[in-house]
Amino acid sequence: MRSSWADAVENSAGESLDNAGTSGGNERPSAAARSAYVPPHLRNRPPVSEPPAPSVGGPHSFNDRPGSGGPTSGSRWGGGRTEYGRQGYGGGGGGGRGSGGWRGRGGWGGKDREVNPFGNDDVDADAEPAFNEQENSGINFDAYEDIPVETSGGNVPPPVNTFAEIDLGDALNLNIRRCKYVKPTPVQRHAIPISLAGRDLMACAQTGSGKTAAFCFPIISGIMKGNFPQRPRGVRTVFPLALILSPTRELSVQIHEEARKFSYQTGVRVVVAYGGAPINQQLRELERGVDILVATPGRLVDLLERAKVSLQMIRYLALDEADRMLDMGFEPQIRKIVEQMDMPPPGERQTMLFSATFPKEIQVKVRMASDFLSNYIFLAVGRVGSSTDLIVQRVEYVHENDKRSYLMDLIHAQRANGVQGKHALTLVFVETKKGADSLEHWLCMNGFPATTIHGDRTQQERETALRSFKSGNTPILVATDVAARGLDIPHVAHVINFDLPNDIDDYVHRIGRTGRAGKSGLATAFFNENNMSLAKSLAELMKEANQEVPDWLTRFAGRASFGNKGRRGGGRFGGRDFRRDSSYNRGNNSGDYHGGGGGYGGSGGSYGGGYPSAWD
Ligand SMILES: Nc1ncnc2c1ncn2[C@@H]1O[C@H](COP(=O)(O)OP(=O)(O)OP(=O)(O)O)[C@@H](O)[C@H]1O
Repeated sequence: MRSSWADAVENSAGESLDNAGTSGGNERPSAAARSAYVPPHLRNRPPVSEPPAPSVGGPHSFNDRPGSGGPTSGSRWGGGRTEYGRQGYGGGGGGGRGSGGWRGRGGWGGKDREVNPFGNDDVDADAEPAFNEQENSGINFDAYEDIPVETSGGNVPPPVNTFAEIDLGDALNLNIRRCKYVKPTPVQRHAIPISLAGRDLMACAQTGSGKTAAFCFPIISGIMKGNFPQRPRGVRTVFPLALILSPTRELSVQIHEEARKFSYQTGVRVVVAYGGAPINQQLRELERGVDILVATPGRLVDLLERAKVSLQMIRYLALDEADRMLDMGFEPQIRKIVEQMDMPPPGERQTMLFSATFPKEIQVKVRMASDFLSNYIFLAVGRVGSSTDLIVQRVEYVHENDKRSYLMDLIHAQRANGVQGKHALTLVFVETKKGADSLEHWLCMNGFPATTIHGDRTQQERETALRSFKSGNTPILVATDVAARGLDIPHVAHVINFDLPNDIDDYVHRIGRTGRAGKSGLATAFFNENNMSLAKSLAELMKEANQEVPDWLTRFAGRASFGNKGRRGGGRFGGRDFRRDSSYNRGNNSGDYHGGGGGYGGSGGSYGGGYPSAWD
């Protein structure tokens, strides 16, 4: 049985930032003990010496809008809060204490000093706990144990049960312990041995289940141990060995932060490049050496065209949120990067595609897009595209004009349930940038501390907003889909789909901002006639996740199945590895797969929908 959301959040609300290192909060009662797990964003708090950025919203603003006002009487959630920001973008550059040194591959240079990303200069390797299943990582692994796992492809390496079984290298193992990861999550148990064996991989696992580490560990370990040809020196072009692409700037920043922790003192240097931030600073970071480049596609194309980066030496290519990266919005840029520059072809590089959703249309596209992958293994942890049942999903019928008052009710209810604590965060998704601004303004005018993140805000505003939300200073974030994927924000207790998306996979990613790493969460959606195209897939998804489906939604779903306008409609729940479908195997030489009937076809609608590549 699940704990009540309010109870769970109340627990987490009672925690302070300072003791968060010993308490996970927001867990299901079945978790045996309280947590020793520290969420990454708390582990990696900036050193106190870090200079505060210039105040954007003025010292007493409780959101990050200059002069956005808010009630003169102040916030309903108590006193004015001050946002702070950090100046500067990008890389894991200088300062801090010395690193293990670089062994001539172009990473940490002699004069560079590696910042301790754990924010604790006294990390004592010997004092770190050994891998030990008795340790409580704070992640409720029981929540994942009964998830079915499917692998397909030839000679699939067997999964492991512990990190100790895998030879990742001492320095990386130490960082895994510093992260308090006691044992691998299911996707890590399966994906890491596959990647370490050098195989290409298409991996699908539910939101919040640890996919970032699943692709980072093998890359870092491979670079630590690999013998790579000497990279050219003295030229202004850099030659990374690994490329990790992600669809949004904020996600690239997050992956970079994670990868820096995992690679601390391994000699492997990670740099991030993303749009909206000054390119010169990113260039300086690159020139100091780069082994793993984390990037958004647009900025990377820019760097490639300026010949600042060459992909000639790439040995590892990871696409996070791979279905998004391969959909219409990003396809031209991804094709350019992967197929039209100097990147080695499949087989000479190792390619990993990860996401929580993999519509068959995208799987097919990978094949048609001239072999991104070579002899790959398909791994599905849980049903492809399913949501985790750690999230309690509710759907309310709400007319367009009533949405604001319903939202107000929900937020009031959170207060009444004692969920107004600093760390109980609410993420509200809306469809448009204008809608986001207007709702944020309205919330602020009504005394609720809100901020917003969307594509019309400057990058600095976006980062400030996100930081303010994460810290709990502004506990309501109104967002467009730019915040839907990948972001790992501790203490998001409630995701509200004020406007539902048109695509069920977008819904899965949005609600996946809560209920992460074994913790429970709540997601509420406002549904009305405008969302008819989603009725069927939403009802199916909720049913599959053992959620209560309201009768009215079932009725809508029944009606919607005649003439469903959904993008993938009924095809979605049929597919796993598309190579099993007969339509692929007809006229195809894949010896490993034998069509099981059914065939590919499903909804017939094309996937895509013009996601703005301006995201990056
Ligand atoms: N082995 C582990 N033990 C404990 N915590 C872990 C482990 N692996 C990952 N985590 C934590 O789980 C959380 C979710 O991980 P991550 O962000 O990689 O999820 P994800 O699967 O990529 O989610 P999404 O689909 O939303 O991108 C992070 O806070 C991460 O630090």
